Amino acid sequence: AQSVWGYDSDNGPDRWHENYPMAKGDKQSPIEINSKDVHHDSSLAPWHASYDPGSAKTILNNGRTCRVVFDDSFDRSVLRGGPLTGAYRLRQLHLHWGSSDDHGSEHVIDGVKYAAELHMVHWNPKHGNFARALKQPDGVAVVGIFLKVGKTPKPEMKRILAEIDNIKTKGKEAPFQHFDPSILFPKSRDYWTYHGSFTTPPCEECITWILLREPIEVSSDQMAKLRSLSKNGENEPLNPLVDNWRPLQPVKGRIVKASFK
Ligand SMILES: COc1ccc(C[C@@]2(O)NC(=S)NC2=O)c(OC)c1
Ligand SMILES: [Zn+2]
Repeated sequence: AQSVWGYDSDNGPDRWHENYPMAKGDKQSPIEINSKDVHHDSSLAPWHASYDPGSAKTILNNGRTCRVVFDDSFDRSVLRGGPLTGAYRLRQLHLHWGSSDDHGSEHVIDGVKYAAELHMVHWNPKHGNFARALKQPDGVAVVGIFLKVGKTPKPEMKRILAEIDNIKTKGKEAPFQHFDPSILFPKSRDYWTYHGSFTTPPCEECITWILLREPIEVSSDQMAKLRSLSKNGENEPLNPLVDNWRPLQPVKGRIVKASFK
């Protein structure tokens, strides 16, 4: 049977197109952001998140990332403004990280790779449900936040990392309530925006990316905690969950806009 997609040599990003043709599309993510090619767009509005901490539900290890799931059955936690029209519902957040502090992000900024990249995934309820939103160019909006290893780690990451011990192996899930992810936002609201895709299969090209310019700081110990997650299930051979990032994809003429000069 075809091996399920992953990040290993036999099922990694270079082979995803075999089962997911969209992976070879013209609007794939991630991409490199080169400041010299970015267009400052003074018409870009600021973005606003209004999240209800009560919408947080669970945190899980799906063998590919650590994901926090939110109640998106109504406009309870929403993202508005920026390049978006209308309110997009927060569905989940997850991370991508490396095997060491010098790499791990999916997007790369002027050649800089960050230790990790956090994705907050929102969908446009005008399309009825998430499955249908995936098929629309304005279906999904993802806020990307870069994690940089530094001296003054953000206490807010502690909550997510504290749960890691309960979800060490694939399939493990734990309650994760009373959490407002907007505490993870950096001070600056500056962002880049462009049209792209999910960074894993099926690689649907339905995403309006909102990449925050200012990284948040985490400690090296916090990154080590993230790397202590396993791809394997309980009682299976240890397979560390690291390097769950997709390599850069071709820009193919897309324009990246900046909300700042
Ligand atoms: C079918 O719906 C999907 C498929 C994949 C992902 C995950 C991901 O590919 N998308 C981003 S963004 N990063 C990723 O790892 C998803 O995220 C909500 C939704
Ligand atoms: Zn992601």
